[in-house]
Amino acid sequence: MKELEERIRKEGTVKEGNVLKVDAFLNHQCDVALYDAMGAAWAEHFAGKNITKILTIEASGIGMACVAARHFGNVPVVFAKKAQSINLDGDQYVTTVYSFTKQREFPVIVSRKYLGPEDHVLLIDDFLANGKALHGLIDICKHAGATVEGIGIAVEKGFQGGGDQLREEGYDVDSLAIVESMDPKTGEIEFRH
Ligand SMILES: O=P(O)(O)OC[C@H]1O[C@H](OP(=O)(O)OP(=O)(O)O)[C@H](O)[C@@H]1O
Ligand SMILES: O=c1[nH]c(=O)c2nc[nH]c2[nH]1
Repeated sequence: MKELEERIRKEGTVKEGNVLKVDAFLNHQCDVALYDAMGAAWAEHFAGKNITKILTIEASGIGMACVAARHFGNVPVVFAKKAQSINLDGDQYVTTVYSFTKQREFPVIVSRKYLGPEDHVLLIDDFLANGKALHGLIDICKHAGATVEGIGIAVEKGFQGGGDQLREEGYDVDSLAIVESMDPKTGEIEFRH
């Protein structure tokens, strides 16, 4: 998606440790017009699929998943929680995910009330790096007996391999920008086309 690539080039910064910082518009301050264009792009890619629910993971996926839902007939958005809470009751699907930015494992929790075998799910997230978060969400869908119809990602860091592994596993992964390489010294970013 040209618009997203241009924003990354203009406002993104490359940090040591394979970190691309895009918090000016994607995952801290949120550009909702860009989110809307991203939702439209995913809707075009996944047209014809009967999506009944969007599933994402807190925190950064939530905003864009909610805006994207407007392009999928206002289907409910469920976000997996990364901590137990007194606000979580009843039976839950639980798995564990290693967080790329927080560098530790988190429990990933979805209430059984909000995901079941009748659901056809679109997974949405802001970043795809090693694929840990997505594999956690897929695991939750497997526990629920739900069908994963596709995966919509804003920024995939292709060189970390998580996206290609998911494609090899047979998932339809639509990443709107795929960073092929990035250099923290020069700030140069190359995209896959
Ligand atoms: O493909 P992976 O290696 O799993 O990396 C991608 C995940 O990393 C980030 O989550 P993180 O837990 O770092 O934090 P956030 O969502 O709270 O920003 C991002 O939002 C994705 O969920
Ligand atoms: O802001 C972010 N930048 C990244 O490079 C990244 N990788 C996973 N999750 C990420 N979030």
